[in-house]
Amino acid sequence: MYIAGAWCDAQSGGTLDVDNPATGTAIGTIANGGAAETRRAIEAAHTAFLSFSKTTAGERAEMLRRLHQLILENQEELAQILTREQGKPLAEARGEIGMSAAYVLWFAEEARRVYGEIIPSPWHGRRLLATRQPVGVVGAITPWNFPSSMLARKIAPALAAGCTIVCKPATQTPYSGLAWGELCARAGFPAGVVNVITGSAREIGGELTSNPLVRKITFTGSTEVGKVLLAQAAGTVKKVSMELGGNAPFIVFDDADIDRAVEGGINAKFRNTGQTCVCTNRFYVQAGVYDEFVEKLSRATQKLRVGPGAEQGVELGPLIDSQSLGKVEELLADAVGKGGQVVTGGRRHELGGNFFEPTIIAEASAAMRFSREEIFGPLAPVFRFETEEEAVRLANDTEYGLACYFYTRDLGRAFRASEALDYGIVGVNEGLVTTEVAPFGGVKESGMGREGSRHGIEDYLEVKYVCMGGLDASAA
Ligand SMILES: NC(=O)c1ccc[n+]([C@@H]2O[C@H](COP(=O)([O-])OP(=O)(O)OC[C@H]3O[C@@H](n4cnc5c(N)ncnc54)[C@H](O)[C@@H]3O)[C@@H](O)[C@H]2O)c1
Ligand SMILES: O=C[C@H](O)CS(=O)(=O)O
Repeated sequence: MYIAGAWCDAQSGGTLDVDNPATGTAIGTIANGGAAETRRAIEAAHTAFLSFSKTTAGERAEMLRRLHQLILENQEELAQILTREQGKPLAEARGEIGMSAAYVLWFAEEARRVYGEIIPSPWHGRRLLATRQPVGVVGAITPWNFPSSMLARKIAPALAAGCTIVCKPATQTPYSGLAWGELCARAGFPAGVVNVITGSAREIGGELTSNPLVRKITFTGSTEVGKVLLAQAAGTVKKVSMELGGNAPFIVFDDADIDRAVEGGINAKFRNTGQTCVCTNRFYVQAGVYDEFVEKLSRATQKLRVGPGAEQGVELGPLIDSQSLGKVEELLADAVGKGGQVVTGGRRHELGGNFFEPTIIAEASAAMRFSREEIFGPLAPVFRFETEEEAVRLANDTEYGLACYFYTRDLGRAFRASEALDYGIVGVNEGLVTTEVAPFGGVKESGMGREGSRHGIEDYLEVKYVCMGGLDASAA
């Protein structure tokens, strides 16, 4: 763990194994920390905040620029670490590290644009100011599927705003997060500004959400855990940002460019082996083009190369663990048992372990579990619909609201559907939409708050109203 500018073990000396999901073999161990180590990190972050919050925007921007440069200088090594602990293909890992660097550069620039306001006073002799100040100590908890870029989306705006932070990476993928501790130290962030804790999620999360020195919790992960953390944070009324689960619909209207929709569908479904929060969970295809789309999507799916992420040219790595593989098999069996038809794939890959064949299921129906449950794997259900109204109704019939996609060449339909679909992110004729310059986040049970864009720093700031009185001459 990285606490107060120093590397340390758990007080108990306990450790946890970290496995390579492609081989199932241990790649190392991490300290099995808990509440005591978290408390120490929070106290270090609180002490550091007293001085770091008084740095200038320019000084913070300069440290973030150095961090950006360090990430790029170490991109290959960071990508290798990521692939080894998470399993994704190296090309995707390099892309994730590049995206992490992009978030850091973006917030290096945003640091200088935290403006306040002077408000026209309703009284003589007074001046009204609205200033924006850093929230304070931030607790950040991140998932295993994007262990670097999910951290970047929190660390970068927090530091840009002048906050200090205690991070808990996922237990399955801790090394990418620990590398951030090292790089932040090299970038010149003072001891205590960035702290990285590993170990018992429940204990660490319990301390982060209840310790009064922590002013904000930012979480990326499942909706189920997000609800636990929201409830725990309520006890001390912390600010919260929640980036939670998804159930993305991908709608193909009969006027769509089908080949473009297939390309977008492959990207939106199978990136990170289907383990992204914005992955397509439900394909809805209008009846007139259903057979053509299924046939073309299946042909493109069969071309995907499955294998260990470290191998050149691999496009689909393993699932993160055997539990995830089991969930995919459960959802598949449920669908087949209710009339779903396997068009391609449908079984464990010949490589064995956590590898699964990319799978297309036709004749999917609302009775099947994956119409409501996040698949988080390389399983693509294809539903049929008749009308635009029906497609929007079906797409919105979920408690989630993170990302959705649709393909059409009708401009009126593009505006109607993008306004009617109840999601935080809408891809129109595009299956890959994430960028640091745009607001990322969901509605309903997909969370609250936005990351990236000019909005992403707002969650790390408090607006303060200052009424400056006694300014008229008579007061002199
Ligand atoms: N909206 C987004 O931006 C976004 C991005 C990535 C992943 N996700 C979601 O995350 C999920 C997959 O990631 P995951 O399996 O790591 O999610 P998860 O919720 O199981 O774990 C996320 C993080 O929370 C920690 N955690 C688990 N239980 C905890 C507890 N009781 N107290 C404190 N911390 C706890 C984990 O150790 C991990 O660090 C999917 O639902 C996916 O949709 C959302
Ligand atoms: O899994 C969720 C990530 O936010 C995916 S993305 O890389 O940001 O699109």
